[in-house]
Amino acid sequence: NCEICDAYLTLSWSKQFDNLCDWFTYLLKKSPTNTIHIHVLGNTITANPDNVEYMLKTRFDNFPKGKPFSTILGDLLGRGIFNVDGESWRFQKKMASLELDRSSIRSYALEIIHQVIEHRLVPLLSSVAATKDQNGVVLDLQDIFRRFSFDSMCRFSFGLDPRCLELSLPLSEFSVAFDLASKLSAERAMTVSPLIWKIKRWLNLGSERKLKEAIKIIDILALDVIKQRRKMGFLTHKDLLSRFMRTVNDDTYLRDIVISFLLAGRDTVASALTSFVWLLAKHPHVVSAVRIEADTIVGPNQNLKSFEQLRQLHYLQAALYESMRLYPPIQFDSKFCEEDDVLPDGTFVKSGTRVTYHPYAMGRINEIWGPDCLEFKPERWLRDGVFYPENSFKYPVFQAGLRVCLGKEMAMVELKSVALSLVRRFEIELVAVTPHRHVPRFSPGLTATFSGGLPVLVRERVLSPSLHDNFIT
Ligand code: HEM
Repeated sequence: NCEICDAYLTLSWSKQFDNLCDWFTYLLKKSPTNTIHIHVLGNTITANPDNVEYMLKTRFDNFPKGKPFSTILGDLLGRGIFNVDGESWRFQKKMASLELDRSSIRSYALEIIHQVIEHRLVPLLSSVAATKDQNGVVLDLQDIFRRFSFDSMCRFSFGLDPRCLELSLPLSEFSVAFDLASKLSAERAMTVSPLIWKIKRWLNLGSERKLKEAIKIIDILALDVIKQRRKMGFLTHKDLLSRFMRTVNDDTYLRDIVISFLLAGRDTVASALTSFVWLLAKHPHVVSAVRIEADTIVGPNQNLKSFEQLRQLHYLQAALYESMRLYPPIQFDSKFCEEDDVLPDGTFVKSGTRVTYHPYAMGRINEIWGPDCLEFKPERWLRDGVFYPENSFKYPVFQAGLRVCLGKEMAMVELKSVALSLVRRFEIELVAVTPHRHVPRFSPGLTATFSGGLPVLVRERVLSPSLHDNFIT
């Protein structure tokens, strides 16, 4: 007798809304507590910051990721940090936090990001840019950003270079297998009942057979890199794998840990860049403000000189946070309730059921962000020109509390560096379907992906030669 469940099962919501997350947002906004229950899914969905804090901090142990989630991603991620709870999570979190806090890994990450931007991304965009005499080539920037983040994350985590941004080369076997394995694992979550994919896995049929084959390729390659690294010595290598090898001896466990990082840092960064470029194309005054700030901090036609300069780009940071407020790369995230509980807004949650917090809806709620919440306004993050972070339970884009994203700082360095290079060197124009749409249409998956990609035309801006030199000295 529930109207919402009926609309969910008959798909009648899709007559009015492009995306499931837009329909959930509508329902969450209408609910007096900003919490709803989808009975047929056994899922309580909330956009209430007090509930989010309760789940992610106050009663953290009562809201683990849970078995249903870890089974879905288990074949790909194994015992990696992204997929485990309890002691195994605590151990990996401690080890990874120690490593990621070191200044040596920060400069290694920065070095990789700038190499990939300077030697791959910018030359690629320049090669297809429109000129006075030629129209240029339409490029799917979403695809380019996915290639960019895969190249960067593989080098950062494994010390491997898959060279996905070199369009003239065929995609490496590893990147094809990784793409397929992530896609097929995410599709497991979309089957009506987990029994369906479990039976297909047991019989080794269809998508489950393909998933098994893709994971086998990933395993062979990952274990081969680990073996080589052990033989040649890992102490001088700076990538995450080599660093974790100093603490962990079990090769399969090492493989799992590093694959989690690859999954966590790849599509999220690509997604954030895609929606940022889409929003910038619709808000040229923000592009001008980013350029003015860069000219003031870095100097007109000057290269970025230090990590410190990147930190001083407050407006750019605000614009990126604002973009992810409206288009979070992870639109919703679920936990499973261990023991019966009551959320701060009075919602009862039964043991064994799912609770989902919804950053996409939270970004669109008046009570959280004010009546202008649907507008793209970087200024809302600035006080006297200085970036001012909001309460993370109100903005759980990187999650919040004990399980907050471990790569947040690296992600911001990546996003700022790519955005700055693109905005200062190119004019980007949306083409095909995208210019006329007010909201993007998303494909189902673990991270927000524009269905149909982000087709654009790029044009080089006229700059003095110095900006074409290496970005960081
Ligand atoms: C814009 C980019 C990014 C966003 C929005 C983002 C967001 C998130 C979110 C929401 C989670 C929680 C997921 C969950 O528990 O279900 C998470 C976890 C995580 N992220 Fe990120 N992430 C980003 C980039 C990165 C990067 C670049 C890395 C790697 C360097 C990374 C590494 C991780 C790891 C290891 C976890 C698991 C933490 C744990 O379970 O304790 N992320 N991230």
